[in-house]
Amino acid sequence: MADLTLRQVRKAYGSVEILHGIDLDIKSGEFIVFVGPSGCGKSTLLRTIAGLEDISSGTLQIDGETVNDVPPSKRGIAMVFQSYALYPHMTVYDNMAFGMRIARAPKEEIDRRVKAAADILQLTPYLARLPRALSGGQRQRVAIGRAIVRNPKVFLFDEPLSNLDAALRVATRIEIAKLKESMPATTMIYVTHDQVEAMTLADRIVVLKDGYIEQVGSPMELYKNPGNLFVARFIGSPSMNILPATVSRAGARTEVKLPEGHTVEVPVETPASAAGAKVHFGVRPEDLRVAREGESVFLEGKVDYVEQLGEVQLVYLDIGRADEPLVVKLPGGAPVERGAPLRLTASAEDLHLFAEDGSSLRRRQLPVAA
Ligand SMILES: Nc1ncnc2c1ncn2[C@@H]1O[C@H](COP(=O)(O)OP(=O)(O)OP(=O)(O)O)[C@@H](O)[C@H]1O
Repeated sequence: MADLTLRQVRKAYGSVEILHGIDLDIKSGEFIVFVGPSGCGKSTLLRTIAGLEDISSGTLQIDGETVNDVPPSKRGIAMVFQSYALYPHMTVYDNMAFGMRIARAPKEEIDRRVKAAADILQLTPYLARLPRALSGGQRQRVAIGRAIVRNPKVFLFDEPLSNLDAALRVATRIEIAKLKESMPATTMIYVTHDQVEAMTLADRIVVLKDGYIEQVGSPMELYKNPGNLFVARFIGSPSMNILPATVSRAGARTEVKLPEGHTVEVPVETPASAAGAKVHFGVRPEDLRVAREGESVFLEGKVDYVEQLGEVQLVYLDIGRADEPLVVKLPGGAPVERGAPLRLTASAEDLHLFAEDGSSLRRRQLPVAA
């Protein structure tokens, strides 16, 4: 059981500040995922929580106690790295027992905990093996087992699956989800580049950019109601289509004019003063569909390229913008021909509007329940 509180946490290396005043409250037992582009400070933030990096200013509290100056081994935290970091000359059992032996725990207690962790992670048949006789996925499970044995209050994962191949990633991701279920009181913080890991594992996702938090919310909150253009583009794959637009009618429902001349009504309230304002219009590839006869169309173009993925196909539509095509995700069986015209529509509640500065207009008006 551990709550974590970060207040104005800053981290600088020399004169270069990497984290710029992070405020975050993590509740006991939560599964938190940090995501963001390469170099945004995810690992630095995790290592700061672990105590592997000093905090330049601000406070980090674990269960109400300020731990800025508490060494890593005394924080009740265990960390699992991408590289596994197993001792090659020790068996799986000894690797898992190592930390407790150093802490001079009683032999029976060590044995009980190692066997319990091996059981949870299905490692019992491998306890006498050396790491080199294990697959990558099994090695990562040993690294996780070594952390479980220490019975941490907080579990930190730094891209633990990134060295695994695609199939093993899926299997180990499910192991981690089950591990969380079997340890409901343990707080977990997980860093990843992978959208699917973030969406499937997180209770809440923290989106970071350039050392700032852009948004914190449940996976569906961030997907349905991104707070700004950055989060809208970052969450979801392929990314949300964003088009420049102008407000043609403000009011309880806002009508915007798209670059190709169509107008579309978005269920977002704007003040009368918004008329004529430049905005960004957003729609996700999976929310677009081919318009039936008589349905209102707001985007149309020529099919430039199709990626057939089997279950779905990604259609790249030339809508007359030199820079970016419009991306549409259609069912794999839909008849789509290169060069053919496509007329598209979407449900009004799936449309997004952002102010010129990138902040969401929808979010303020239509909060979505978690
Ligand atoms: N020891 C260090 N000294 C100086 N700069 C550092 C140090 N460690 C990290 N940085 C810088 O801090 C920034 C954030 O790095 P960090 O590893 O936290 O990013 P990240 O979001 O985890 O990136 P990635 O997804 O690529 O792992 C980067 O610009 C990096 O170069």
